[in-house]
Amino acid sequence: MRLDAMVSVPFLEALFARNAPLHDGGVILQSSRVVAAGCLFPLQSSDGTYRRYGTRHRAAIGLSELTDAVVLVVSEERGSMRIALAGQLGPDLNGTELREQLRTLVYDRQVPVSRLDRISDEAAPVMAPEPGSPTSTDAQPRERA
Ligand SMILES: Nc1ncnc2c1ncn2[C@@H]1O[C@H](COP(=O)(O)OP(=O)(O)OP(=O)(O)O)[C@@H](O)[C@H]1O
Repeated sequence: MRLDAMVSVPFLEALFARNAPLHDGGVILQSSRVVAAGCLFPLQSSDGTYRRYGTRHRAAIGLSELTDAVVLVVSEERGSMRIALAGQLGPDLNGTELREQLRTLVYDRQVPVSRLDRISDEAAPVMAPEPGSPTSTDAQPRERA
């Protein structure tokens, strides 16, 4: 579902609260705005490398394969925080490491737009909101997650 809200800890906690309507799926951030939630991302292509991971992690890897998004995946079971980038899943990070990596990857990086342009047609059907949703006509699957 398309949103436009300032990102904050309470807002993210509310989105992912158990039984919240947008609890399932991923959130897309663009700069300091939450631009979409409840997004279904394409699963990682099944070459066997990440077979032992569940669908949350494989969706994070899949999205990072297809776009230049910096994908943060937090395990509900273990609480671990990892970054998926360019089809690779990184190691568990503590809070300090995560902040440092996000700063480097998101703020210091020049984003090559060519990958976004190439993938927009493939990603759109997977990430589009429900038909009939008031926001279904302006879904933008290209944002950084
Ligand atoms: N294609 C997808 N895109 C975005 N999110 C997804 C997708 N598939 C599953 N999820 C999310 O992952 C949740 C299921 O996680 P699952 O336990 O299968 O994965 P996991 O990688 O083992 O994660 P965890 O360590 O949190 O258990 C779903 O409830 C949903 O929120």
